[in-house]
Amino acid sequence: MKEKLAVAVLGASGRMGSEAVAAVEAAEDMELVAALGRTDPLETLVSAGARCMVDLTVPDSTEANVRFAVEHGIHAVVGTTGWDAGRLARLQELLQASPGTGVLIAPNFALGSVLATAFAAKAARYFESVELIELHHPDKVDAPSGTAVRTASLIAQAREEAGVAPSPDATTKELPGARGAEVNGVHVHSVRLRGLVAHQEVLLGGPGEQLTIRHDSFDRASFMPGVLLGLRQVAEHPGLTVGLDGYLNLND
Ligand SMILES: NC(=O)C1=CN([C@@H]2O[C@H](COP(=O)(O)OP(=O)(O)OC[C@H]3O[C@@H](n4cnc5c(N)ncnc54)[C@H](O)[C@@H]3O)[C@@H](O)[C@H]2O)C=CC1
Ligand SMILES: O=C(O)C1=N[C@H](C(=O)O)C[C@H](O)C1
Repeated sequence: MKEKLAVAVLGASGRMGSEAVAAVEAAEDMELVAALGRTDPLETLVSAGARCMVDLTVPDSTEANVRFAVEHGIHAVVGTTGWDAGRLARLQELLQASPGTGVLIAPNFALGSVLATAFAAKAARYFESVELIELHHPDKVDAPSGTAVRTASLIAQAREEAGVAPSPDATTKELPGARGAEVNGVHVHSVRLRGLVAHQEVLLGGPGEQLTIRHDSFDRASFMPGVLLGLRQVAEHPGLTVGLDGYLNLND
């Protein structure tokens, strides 16, 4: 019989972490060897024999967690937000000293969200205007969401590569914040509302028409197939992968 994948969950008592614990426990090909909270020592990953870990903690702790995993040859699947360009560059450098180790930084594990981001990046060059609205539960600590930052960055990259001008905007008088945050020139508006889980709309406008690309996660169950897919594949992808789309053949 094939050996089960030894998995550790970091942030195990959180909203996402507790779902991930249940998903790993229910997966026949995986064994949950550690479930760590904020005060548990990272050394537990080693003593428990974890081959992969999934980080679902907080932006302030995720970099140190992943660093520890990589330094100990433990593959890491990371859903936690806060991975800006500086952190990614440091991680790339660290991975050079551990060439067999894989790290997946996945701003969103929901397959529908990954597809929606890819569709938005594809559509972005064909429209004069693009703006983004992300809507989340009010217990979220970061804004804009990691998914919105990723989507806006890919949209901006696609528009730059196609030579598209910035979205037109005549605003000269503005209450601070009224036009949202700017991510690489793309305006991003963040809504925090009780009852929501995780939602995003990309609005693309051209003369006389609008295309809206919307994704909704109504339940954190939506993230679990992506978490398990990441854990199953991370060892086969040494080095750094940003975005679950890196493990999917979206161009097929
Ligand atoms: N990639 C994705 O698809 C998704 C990513 N997220 C992200 O995942 C992260 C967690 O989200 P939630 O579960 O909603 O937050 P949460 O606040 O419910 O859970 C975070 C947990 O991590 C714990 N924690 C903090 N520092 C820790 C450490 N050093 N070691 C172990 N545990 C630690 C906290 O005590 C808490 O229990 C956020 O950054 C969120 O944006 C959330 C949903 C989906
Ligand atoms: O905090 C959340 O809930 C979510 N965080 C991720 C993000 O910031 O994009 C993924 C999803 O949107 C849910």
